[in-house]
Amino acid sequence: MLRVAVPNKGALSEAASSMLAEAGYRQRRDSRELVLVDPENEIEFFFLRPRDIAVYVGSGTLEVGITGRDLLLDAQVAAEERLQLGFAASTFRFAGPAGDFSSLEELEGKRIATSFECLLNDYLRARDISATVVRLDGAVESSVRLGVADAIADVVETGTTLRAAGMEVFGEPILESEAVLIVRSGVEAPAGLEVLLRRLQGVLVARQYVMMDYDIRTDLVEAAAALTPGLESPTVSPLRDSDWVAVRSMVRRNRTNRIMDELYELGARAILVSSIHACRI
Ligand SMILES: Nc1ncnc2c1ncn2[C@@H]1O[C@H](COP(=O)(O)OP(=O)(O)OP(=O)(O)O)[C@@H](O)[C@H]1O
Ligand SMILES: O=P(O)(O)OC[C@H]1O[C@H](OP(=O)(O)OP(=O)(O)O)[C@H](O)[C@@H]1O
Ligand SMILES: [Mg+2]
Repeated sequence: MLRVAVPNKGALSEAASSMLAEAGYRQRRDSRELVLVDPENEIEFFFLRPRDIAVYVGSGTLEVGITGRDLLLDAQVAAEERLQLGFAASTFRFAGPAGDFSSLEELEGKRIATSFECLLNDYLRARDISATVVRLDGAVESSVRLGVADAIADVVETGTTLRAAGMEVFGEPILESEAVLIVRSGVEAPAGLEVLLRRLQGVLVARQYVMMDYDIRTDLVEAAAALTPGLESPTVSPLRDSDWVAVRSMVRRNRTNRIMDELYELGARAILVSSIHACRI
């Protein structure tokens, strides 16, 4: 059985479980369940703290895990990214009280609070900045007001938490993060990993693409195919009226409306868009 670590709570948990469910795996019904066996798919899920997942995978106790890139790098273990999962996107950044800091260099000799101590130390060392890193578990935004730090390095998504604390970001982003599938470094791929990867890639494609169908005059099919090249090549089928053909192609979901506009301008008609429920690419 392939043993997979899944976040049990927090920002990654729900999205990770729904992605696995979409990939056809059993998922827990009760958030207090710690282990879930899916015998039909020969896989076992262990629900663990997001921060601990890289530790289990790095030590080889569990073969695969879902966690954040920032948490993986902070754990400094022998585990590596195998697939980007496209959710829980965030940026790890410096922030300070509005107006206090404008560049990284101003952090010299200062106290910086963070939950990502190793990640931050690596970054400061590489840039030759010596500062005191204050390790906190969470709610890092409150640390400056409460007097334990001068600035912070923390996860920013919408910036709402920072604004509420009267802080603003400064300096270059330290790291762009998102949820990733991780495996142990330097070992042979465990049995069953390829199937899990293909299924998750199927979910990613089904989420990122739509299926587009349209009719176009035969003499315009090359120009239309250039707008909708698909993954390999669009399907072109004859219509009863031999002056026209039907075209079917996968299109990036976020480009759907722009492409429909361009196709219509070109002369395409009966342009239909449908969702992809599941796929193997
Ligand atoms: N607001 C957010 N938006 C997007 N991703 C986030 C957000 N907050 C955290 N993350 C990401 O989720 C992961 C951390 O998850 P989470 O915050 O649930 O863990 P934690 O901080 O260890 O636990 P907790 O917050 O429950 O103490 C990191 O990869 C982080 O980048
Ligand atoms: O930019 P925003 O959209 O406001 O999101 C960022 C906030 O979300 C996370 O906090 P979390 O809820 O995980 O609490 P924690 O600080 O206790 O970990 C993160 O640590 C920030 O505080
Ligand atoms: Mg958190």
